[in-house]
Amino acid sequence: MEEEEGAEAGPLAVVMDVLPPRMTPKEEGSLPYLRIKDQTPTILTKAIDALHRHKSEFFEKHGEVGTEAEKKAISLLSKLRNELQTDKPFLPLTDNCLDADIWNKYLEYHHTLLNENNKKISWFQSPWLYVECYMYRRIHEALVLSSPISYFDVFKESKERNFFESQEAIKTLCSYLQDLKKRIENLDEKQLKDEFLKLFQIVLWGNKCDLALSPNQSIPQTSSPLAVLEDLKPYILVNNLDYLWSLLISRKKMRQETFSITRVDFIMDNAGFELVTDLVMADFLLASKLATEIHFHGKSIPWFVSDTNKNDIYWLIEQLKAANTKCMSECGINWEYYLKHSWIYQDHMFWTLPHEYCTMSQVATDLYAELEKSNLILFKGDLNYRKLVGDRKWDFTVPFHQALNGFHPAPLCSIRTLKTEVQVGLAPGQGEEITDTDPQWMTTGKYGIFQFDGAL
Ligand SMILES: O=P(O)(O)OC[C@H]1O[C@](O)(CO)[C@@H](O)[C@@H]1O
Ligand SMILES: [Mn+2]
Repeated sequence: MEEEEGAEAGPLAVVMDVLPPRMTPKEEGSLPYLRIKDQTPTILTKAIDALHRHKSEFFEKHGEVGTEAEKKAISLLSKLRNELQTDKPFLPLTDNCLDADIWNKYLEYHHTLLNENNKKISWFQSPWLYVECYMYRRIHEALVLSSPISYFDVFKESKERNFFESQEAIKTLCSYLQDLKKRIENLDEKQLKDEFLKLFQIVLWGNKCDLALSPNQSIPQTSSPLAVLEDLKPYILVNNLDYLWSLLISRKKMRQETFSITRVDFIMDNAGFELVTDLVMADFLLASKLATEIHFHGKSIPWFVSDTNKNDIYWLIEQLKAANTKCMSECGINWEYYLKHSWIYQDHMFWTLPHEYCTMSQVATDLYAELEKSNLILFKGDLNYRKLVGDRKWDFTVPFHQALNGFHPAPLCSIRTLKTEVQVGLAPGQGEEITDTDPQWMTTGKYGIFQFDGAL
């Protein structure tokens, strides 16, 4: 067990004095160790390749200065890869971005936690969550320091490839949504609930599509995403969708008398196919009047290879509008309109800090206050789950509410396929039973959860 760090958690330390240790790549052969050793250098190499491939574009746009900037970004990224592979100490950030100070204070704070046996803050010695986040922030720094090509998103092409490779599945989804919206007014409550459950499962399995887990291969959705839902049901380990339904349907019924709005927030994850599933869900929630207000929270910098930022959304919408299939172009036109008039997109810097979410109320008071206005917050994906539960070695049966460690801005639900060895809220024996039949169950994205916390 690890002492809670008062400086980071502040008053939370009073709430809970001991927490399980954080995941770390220290131990050779462990999952964090292997991911940092094998996967992250590949991600950096691919980022360098992307810059190489755009060499002539930089020259055409900016002349010699563009070529020099490309060289500089490549040399900074190569240096970063070397620091990682030789387990060098973390360096403070040197760009002037608004969050640089917070990152540097976080580094100082980790220094204060060091003891005799734990000598440096470095790639293989520090908490895994911190190490991974730090790498993506350093990639961003390399670009920021390489003006005038600072705008360049080294992961853009792989995100776009995922979209193109998932065309068939996207077409099926768009067509399903358009048809559903035509008949939605005539559905009875049971039929509406069936559609709600179906679309949420599509949203869940869409999270298999991240690119950070397998940087060498994109995982497109080729088969029909609707046809496979029944077969995938046994792989949902925690299914609290009924709570979500009860919460939204009761608010809808009482809205006339009591509630004026029902606000749903999406803490988004990956672009490409997963993003389409989020937009389909948001469209459905409004069309069915289960929600009246949608907020999307994206990333403000390129993050964990496939995470969604503002450009990714607008790029996707342009692609859909230009598609020669009517259902896709209709979705593109509608979503563009909603984003101008009713859907709200926000990208707070907190989402790209290394902090676990139990510190949000202190580190990003404004964001916490914003989330408190929500009626339901959907946290998409594996990384969000890790941040929700602090990326700690919890026992499988610890209640989700407890692992959130004081983070309760509003009712929330994690929608995540399992890619790392962190899981709470299972029934006694459930985790051990799956380990017997499928030892890799926590890391392949084959299993998923809808895990809810909040009062109904
Ligand atoms: O896109 P997701 O579902 O958050 O998954 C990203 C996952 O990829 C990894 O970077 C792979 O190690 C995990 O750290 C992270 O949890
Ligand atoms: Mn992601």
